[in-house]
Amino acid sequence: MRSMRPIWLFRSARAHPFRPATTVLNEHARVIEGMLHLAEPIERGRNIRLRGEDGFVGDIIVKAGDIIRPAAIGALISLGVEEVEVKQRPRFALLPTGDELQDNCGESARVYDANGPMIAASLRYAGIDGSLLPPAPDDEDFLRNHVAELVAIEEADIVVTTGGISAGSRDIIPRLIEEQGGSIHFHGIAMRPGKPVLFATLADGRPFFGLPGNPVAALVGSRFFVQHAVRMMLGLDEEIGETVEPIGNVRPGITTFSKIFRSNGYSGQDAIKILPGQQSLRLRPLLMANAWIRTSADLSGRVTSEIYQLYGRIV
Ligand SMILES: Nc1nc2c(c(=O)[nH]1)N[C@H]1C(S)=C(S)[C@@H](COP(=O)(O)OP(=O)(O)OC[C@H]3O[C@@H](n4cnc5c(N)ncnc54)[C@H](O)[C@@H]3O)O[C@H]1N2
Ligand code: MOO
Repeated sequence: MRSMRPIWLFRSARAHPFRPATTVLNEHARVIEGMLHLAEPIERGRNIRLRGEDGFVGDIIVKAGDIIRPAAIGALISLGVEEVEVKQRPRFALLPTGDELQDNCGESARVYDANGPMIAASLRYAGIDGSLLPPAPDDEDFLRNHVAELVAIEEADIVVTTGGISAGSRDIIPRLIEEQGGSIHFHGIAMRPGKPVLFATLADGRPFFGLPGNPVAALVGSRFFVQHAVRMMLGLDEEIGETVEPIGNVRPGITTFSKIFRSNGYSGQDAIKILPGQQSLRLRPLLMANAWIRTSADLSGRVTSEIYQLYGRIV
C-alpha cells in the first residue's frame, strides 16, 4: 500500500453526502480476506458527474428562433426549464380538384388522386400536419361549395389546392378564391415544372397556394413554395441550396427543377445524374431520385445551379 492516508469506501457513489474523489466499478473490486483488490488503477474523477457539468449559469440552451427538437426538450428539462414560449407549427388543409379524379384506387378509367396523398405526405414528412380532403369535382357550383368549405376550415393556417389553375374553362380556382375575398399575388411563374402555380392571401390573411394538377409540378410547388411559406411563418431562415457547377435544363429566363441522382463518383468526386423522364406527369423517376437540382438562367445568359433535398424537412 503506497499511501497511509485513510480512505472511505462506499458501495454506491449515488447521491452520497460525501463527494467521492473517484469510483471503481463494482465488477473491478473484490474484498478478499479483508483486503481490497482492484482490477484497474485508481483514476481521480472517474465516473463522477459534477453538478452543472452540462450547463453553466448564463449559458444559452436554446435561443429565440431555434426549433425545439427532441434534444432541446431533454436539455431544457434536465436544467429544470419546464416551459418555453413557442410558435405552433402551421397546419395545412389540402383539396385536390378535378372532375377526372377518383379517391380510391379501383377499376376505373378515371385518374386516381395521386396528388392529395402525395402532397399531404410530403408536407407531413417536412414536419407539418394537416388535413387532406377527398378530391372535389371541378363543376363550377360543386367546386364553389368545396372551396368555401376549404377556406372555412379554421384549424388550417395554410390552405392548398391542386389542379384547376391553368387556362382551361374548368380552371376556375383563381376566380373562386377571389370570390372568397382572397387577393391573388401571383399566378404563373417562369419555372418548370409548376408554371401555373398561384399564391394568394385569403380574406383573413392566411396564405393560399393553388398548385398545378400535374403531379411533379404539384410536388415542386409544395416542396419549394408551401414549405418556404411555412418557414417564413415560423420565422426561420430561407432555405439555401448547395451551389454546384451549373448543370441541367438551361432555358434563358426560366428556372427548372430536375430530378437527379447524386452519388460519389469513382474518383471520389460528386456525380450528378439528371434522370430521364423529367416531364411533370412522370412520378416514377422520383423513386430513383435523391435530390432536386434547381437551374436558373437569367436573360444575360448567367446560369446557376443549386441542389436541394428531395423532400426537405422543416421541423
Ligand atoms: N393553355 C394552357 N394550358 C396549360 C398551361 C398553360 O399555361 N396554358 N399550363 C400547363 C401546365 S405547365 C400545367 S402543370 C397544367 C396545370 O394545369 P391545372 O393545374 O389546371 O391541372 P389540371 O388540368 O387539372 O391537371 C393537369 C394534369 O394532371 C392530372 N391531375 C390533376 N390532378 C391530379 C391528381 N390529384 N392526381 C393525379 N393526377 C392529377 C390531370 O388529370 C391532368 O392530366 O396545365 C397545362 N396546361
Ligand atoms: O407546370 Mo407544368 O408542370 O410543366 O406540366
